Amino acid sequence: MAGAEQTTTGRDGGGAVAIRFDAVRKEYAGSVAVDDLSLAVREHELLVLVGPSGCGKSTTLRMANRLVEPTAGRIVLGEEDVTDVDPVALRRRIGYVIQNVGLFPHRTVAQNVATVPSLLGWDRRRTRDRVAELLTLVGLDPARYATRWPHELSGGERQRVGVARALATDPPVLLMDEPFGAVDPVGRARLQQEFIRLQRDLGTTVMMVTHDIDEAVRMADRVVVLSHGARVEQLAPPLEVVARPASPAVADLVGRGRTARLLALGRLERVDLDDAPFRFDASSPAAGPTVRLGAELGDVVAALTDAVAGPGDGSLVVLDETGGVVGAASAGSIVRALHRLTAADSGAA
Ligand SMILES: Nc1ncnc2c1ncn2[C@@H]1O[C@H](COP(=O)(O)OP(=O)(O)OP(=O)(O)O)[C@@H](O)[C@H]1O
Repeated sequence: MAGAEQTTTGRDGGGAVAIRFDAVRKEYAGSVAVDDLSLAVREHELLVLVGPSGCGKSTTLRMANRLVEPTAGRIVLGEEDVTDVDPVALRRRIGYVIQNVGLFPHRTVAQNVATVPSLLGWDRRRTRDRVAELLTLVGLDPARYATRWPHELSGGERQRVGVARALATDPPVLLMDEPFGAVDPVGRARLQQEFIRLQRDLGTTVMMVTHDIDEAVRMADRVVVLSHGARVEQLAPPLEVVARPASPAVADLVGRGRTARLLALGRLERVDLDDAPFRFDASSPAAGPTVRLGAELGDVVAALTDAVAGPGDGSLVVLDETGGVVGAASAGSIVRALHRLTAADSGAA
């Protein structure tokens, strides 16, 4: 197919490509799990695959590290066709985290994290230092956790150990399949935030699968919405997917709760504002509530709710980064912002 003739490295408009799927197909005994998938994962991005159960997300992910072999097409990692790389060597270069982690139950936390370094023959001191570093990185104190057994950990702690283990040799690429699926909602939100920070710091390219659209839009640099057969319905930054679904299948997925998601993702801009209040002295105690330009819309709504209960006219004074007054925000500003975000011609997010 044409993809095979294209350059395998190169760029994708937004950066160098870490993994490229070229016309990839996977059949299981005559049934098609992945039909004809072409997709480029950019270096250092967190790309999230989301879609309904059975649409081919896990199969797609597992083809990247050859846990599943494609029926047709090519998958290129950096500059190499993955089918030319020994699967065991490949999996040392690509971290893999799954739901419920799959920690070895009869190995301590430290031994679990040290799995790949041990296979690679690292000496004891280097391994011990790396384990301590990784446990600290994922928020587990080595002094308290290194000698514990997996059954002595909470679900969230197990998940952290799984991430530490996957990062042990600092792989350039990390595959994650529903990594936080087994963690309670509160712990899950914290893990998501901490993981994003870790991923940004390390610069790891991450390809993650979830069926949870909220997790996808909260974590992703770009979201890939898939439908049956791993058909790409939309590939775009989270705000764009939520604000302008590219197909009925995406609209359906984004569906209920869309406004709340827009409020979480969208930001207050100048065009949303009312005129600045006449004479405003930010240093005066009577100045009234303020909000920054660029604030998250959800935070603006919260501030407006407080302001309505206060002594003023219920609006907020909007300040720029230098503290200068640029206008006022009211409920109308929120409505304008939502219209702006969802307008068909407002350009890519
Ligand atoms: N080993 C297998 N043998 C046969 N069919 C399989 C196998 N693995 C997956 N399938 C089928 O391939 C399709 C895609 O499965 P896959 O696990 O990739 O979907 P998914 O989107 O990850 O689903 P979920 O969100 O439920 O985990 C499904 O119809 C599934 O039944």
